[in-house]
Amino acid sequence: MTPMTPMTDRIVVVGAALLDGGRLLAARRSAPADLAGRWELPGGKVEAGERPEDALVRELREELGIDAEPVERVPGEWPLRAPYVLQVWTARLRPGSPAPRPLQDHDELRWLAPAEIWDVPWLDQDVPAVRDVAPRLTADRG
Ligand SMILES: Nc1nc2c([nH]c(=O)n2[C@H]2C[C@H](O)[C@@H](COP(=O)(O)OP(=O)(O)OP(=O)(O)O)O2)c(=O)[nH]1
Repeated sequence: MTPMTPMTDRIVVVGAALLDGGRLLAARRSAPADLAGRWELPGGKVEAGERPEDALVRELREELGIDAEPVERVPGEWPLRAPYVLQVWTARLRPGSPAPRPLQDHDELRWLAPAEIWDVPWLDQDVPAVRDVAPRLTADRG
């Protein structure tokens, strides 16, 4: 008999769709080897007892050196390698925040305009999430 995986074994990874002037920030992973060179939404694992929005702000500060503000959850959840699942929030830079820099986990960043969204090789598992984020770029442009 295969025991079912308890829901508590699910670990949420929060990803930021960081928007600025109608562009989306994409980050190229530098590690681990099987993910290196592919692009993702910056973020990371939610720690025990941590709110996902707080994890997002913490990860963006650690990885990119920015002061970011979560705006809203992009509905849905996307499976990553078990036991991880990806949840996405749109986010923006708080006034006075430094510009993002690849401090940890990434070796390159790009601000993508709507027409450039598919110019980078996203992680396969991120493609459905990025597809759902894409329409929000034009909404952010004003
Ligand atoms: N941050 C992020 N991780 C993703 C995405 N897609 C995807 O498969 N992953 C995977 C990569 C990692 O196995 C895991 C998240 O790990 P991470 O390395 O970003 O998180 P973290 O900073 O909390 O990691 P850690 O080194 O503290 O363990 O989810 C994505 O869009 N964003």
